[in-house]
Amino acid sequence: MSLRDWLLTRRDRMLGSAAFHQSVLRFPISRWIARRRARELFDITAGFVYSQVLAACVELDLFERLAAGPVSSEKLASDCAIPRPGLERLLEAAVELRLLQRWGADEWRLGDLGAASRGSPGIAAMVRHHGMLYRDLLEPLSLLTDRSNSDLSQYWAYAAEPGRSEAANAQRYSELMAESQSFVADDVLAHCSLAGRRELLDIGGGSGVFAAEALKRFPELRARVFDLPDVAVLADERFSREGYGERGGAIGGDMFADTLPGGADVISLVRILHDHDDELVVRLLRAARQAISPDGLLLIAEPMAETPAAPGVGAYFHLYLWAMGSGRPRSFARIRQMLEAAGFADVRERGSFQPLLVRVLTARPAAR
Ligand SMILES: C[S@@+](CC[C@H](N)C(=O)[O-])C[C@H]1O[C@@H](n2cnc3c(N)ncnc32)[C@H](O)[C@@H]1O
Repeated sequence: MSLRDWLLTRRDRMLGSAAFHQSVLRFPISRWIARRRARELFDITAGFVYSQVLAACVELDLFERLAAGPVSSEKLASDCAIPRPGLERLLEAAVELRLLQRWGADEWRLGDLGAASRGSPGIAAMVRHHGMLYRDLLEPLSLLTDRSNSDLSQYWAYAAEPGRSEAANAQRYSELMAESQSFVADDVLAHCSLAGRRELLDIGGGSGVFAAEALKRFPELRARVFDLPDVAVLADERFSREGYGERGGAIGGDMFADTLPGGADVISLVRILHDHDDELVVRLLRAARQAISPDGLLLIAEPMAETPAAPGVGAYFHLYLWAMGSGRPRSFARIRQMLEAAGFADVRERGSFQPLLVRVLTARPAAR
């Protein structure tokens, strides 16, 4: 047994003892540590209740109803069509979570987190679609044993069956992704300039929000989105609608089965790798290596496992992607390994404003 192993075993024994807990509460410093640990454990234990408080607030549109200022219990109960005692119980819980704030004797207003959620497009849509994950997680052991019938795998059709494209399904998930993409695009492009680049190929670029933002910021750039046929149509529509018909275009295809178009000197994979299992990811990275020009830059942006600035994000994506039917969150080190195996070098982390949402890394084709 190594020294570290021995120490950790001693620690685990101590922390697992009720007598030890009682004794540490008697001393100020150890009391502080014990309280903090108890708090963290409580948050994990109670997290599903917090989520449902938020889900109820979103379903009742409470943050919008309170956006203009305080509102009374009576008016909220009548507007939300929920009897006042039940509604007030929700409002009290939302105050504890800083989603709302009490105002005077009988009024409520936004709390700082409720107010912030209005400034983050995508949160409400994310919370709404979490109903599916919530149902899938109702019996976690069943889900871990068999995920073939999960609600999330129906929602993300391509996860259960790589390459599957179906119009209504594609439209639904593309709208969800587009809601948060403007934040992601801003973060990615602030940390990785495309100045001086000729052509962007955004693989799995969805309805084109990221590519359109790149076209807006870099007037010399041309961009193509490569996505499943039913999604590529949406990107083409966006380029025409936003006046980028000349510089932007979309190609429908299957990134795992079709040859990727060549010629781009930037290839981006934004929130793509984590959706897929290792074998497909390596195949995709090799295809990107074939397609990219020798002076090209590969840009990868997605939330990652083992992100110290965002503890817990990895846990969320591990379960989310398991329920979805494919993929996993990967650490920066793991992605680097896969990139190097696929023929890329000079893998660098570029930083990001919100590592919770996305981390940005780049790589260049290795000399052959
Ligand atoms: C999680 S979404 C990310 C969309 C966009 N990059 C973003 O960050 O908002 C994954 C995208 O990959 C696309 N995709 C999945 N499988 C694909 C395949 N086999 N070929 C091409 N695109 C695919 C999906 O249609 C979807 O638009």
